[in-house]
Amino acid sequence: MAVILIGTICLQVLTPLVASHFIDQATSGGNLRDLIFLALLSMGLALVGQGLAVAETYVAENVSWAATNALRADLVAHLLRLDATFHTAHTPGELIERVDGDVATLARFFSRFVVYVLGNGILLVGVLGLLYHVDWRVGLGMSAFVLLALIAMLRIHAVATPSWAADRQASADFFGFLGEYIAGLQDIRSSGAGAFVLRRCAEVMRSWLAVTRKAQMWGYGMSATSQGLFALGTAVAFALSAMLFKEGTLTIGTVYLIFQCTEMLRQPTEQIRNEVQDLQQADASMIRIESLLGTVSRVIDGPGAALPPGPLAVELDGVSFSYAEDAPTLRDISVSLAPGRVLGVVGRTGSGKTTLTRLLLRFYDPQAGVVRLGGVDLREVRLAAVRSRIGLVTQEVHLFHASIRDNLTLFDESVPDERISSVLDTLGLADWLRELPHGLDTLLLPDGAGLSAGQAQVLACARILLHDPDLVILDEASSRLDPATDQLVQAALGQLLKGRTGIIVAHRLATIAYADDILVLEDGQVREYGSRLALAADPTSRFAELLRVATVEVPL
Ligand SMILES: Nc1ncnc2c1ncn2[C@@H]1O[C@H](COP(=O)(O)OP(=O)(O)OP(=O)(O)O)[C@@H](O)[C@H]1O
Repeated sequence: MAVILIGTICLQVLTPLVASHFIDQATSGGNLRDLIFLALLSMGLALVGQGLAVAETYVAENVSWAATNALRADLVAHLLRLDATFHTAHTPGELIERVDGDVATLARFFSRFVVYVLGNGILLVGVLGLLYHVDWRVGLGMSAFVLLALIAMLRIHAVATPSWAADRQASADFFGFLGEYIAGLQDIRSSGAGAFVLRRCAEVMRSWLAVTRKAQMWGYGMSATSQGLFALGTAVAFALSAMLFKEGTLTIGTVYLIFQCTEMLRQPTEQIRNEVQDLQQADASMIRIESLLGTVSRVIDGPGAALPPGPLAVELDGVSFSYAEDAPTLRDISVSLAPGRVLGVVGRTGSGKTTLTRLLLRFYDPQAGVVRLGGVDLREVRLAAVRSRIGLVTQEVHLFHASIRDNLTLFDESVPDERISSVLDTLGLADWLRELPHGLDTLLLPDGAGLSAGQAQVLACARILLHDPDLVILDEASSRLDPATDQLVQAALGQLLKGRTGIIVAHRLATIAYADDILVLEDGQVREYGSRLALAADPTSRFAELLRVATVEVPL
């Protein structure tokens, strides 16, 4: 990069020298061969200059990506390690801005700052040196001028900066607004809120316009100032040259050289000003990235105790947990589930059922009590080891805009197609797979659009079956399915629970039928806990009451 840069600078200084020589030769009646040589030389220099510009772009991109790729990867890995509390407090948009926006600013800084400031600095010195060489008075005058121009531009820049920051914030607000409303498109349409959204859109854009106009005016003001200053510089250079030409000190070619040099001073001066601006932005980005990398996960990885093989026993021993202080979500929960048994968790909405499953995966740590799997305190086991033994089907199945194969294997290429097909067959999806235009290579639409809720759930079950966990946690979606799909889902759940310990947060009686034991949660506390059959048989139990309220009859 440095070699290319020095080459570019040499060329930039050489080109006007050749032109000045050409003018002097032409006006003093030099021979044609020399003139042709100078013209060809000038063209050759221009060509080499273009080649160097291409090489510079290529190398600069390499430098910037090499410097920042590792940082992007570190940030993504760090974000994946951070706990659920962090992720609920930060929107995806904000994190994308950190991983992409801030790092891109740094990439620009890495690829250009040193090279541009150094390069333009050398170019400035080179051009001024040339002017000193022509005549020390011209050199001195132009040096003073460049210094003043730089100071003036940086001053204006400092005043204009808040307007630009406000413009960027307004643009972020607009895209935040747009993202939110596009995500809620279905609700907006169905509730006829389109007109309201358009009005809000107009309001957001109107306030953005005011801010942008101000920022653009400052931008225009800066470029006008710089043009004005350099016009002044050219006038000063012309006045000095005219004086020296009259004195007979300078030839007409040298006057042209001075004029060219004055023009050439503008670009490096402006670029140095731009780079100083980039430096300020890069500084802010670096501070934000540093603080993100410094965020410590509340869930600390365990030292590496081993979990026993086979279906895992689950034990919650006096567990209490709260998301926020003074608002306990789970209170003194004690549950013990033998390996291979299935626990059904029921209770009103908001009673803490989902929260309980999150503790088993160590998305959060309880404030009191111990969670054990296979008799081992979860905090003693590596997080990856815990999660590799558990299969989780959540209420919202997330499907990726990728092939069915990738969606099922989660991009693990080592899983053979036969295994995937056999799992789909087990789950009763063989016919569905056969009908797909490209089989396992069929691309799913973003967010699983085009699949019914039931199909998405069965695919989630297939994903878990491939993973072959020893504990299955199922947070059932409460939406109703049509009878045929429901049957498919129920059969899939049956397959999933076979030979494994299971915890199911069940909204439907058909699902509860899989449970050996039942835990009834109320306000984050254990209201009832015992064998499903015993609780169902006791007419005074809360569980029996829940069953009576439910409409669907199943063999319990
Ligand atoms: N990430 C979170 N941050 C803060 N509070 C939360 C969070 N998730 C859940 N809560 C709160 O914790 C309480 C229990 O929620 P949880 O989702 O565990 O209930 P649930 O019994 O699974 O409900 P549902 O049947 O509706 O799924 C609720 O009051 C809820 O608002």
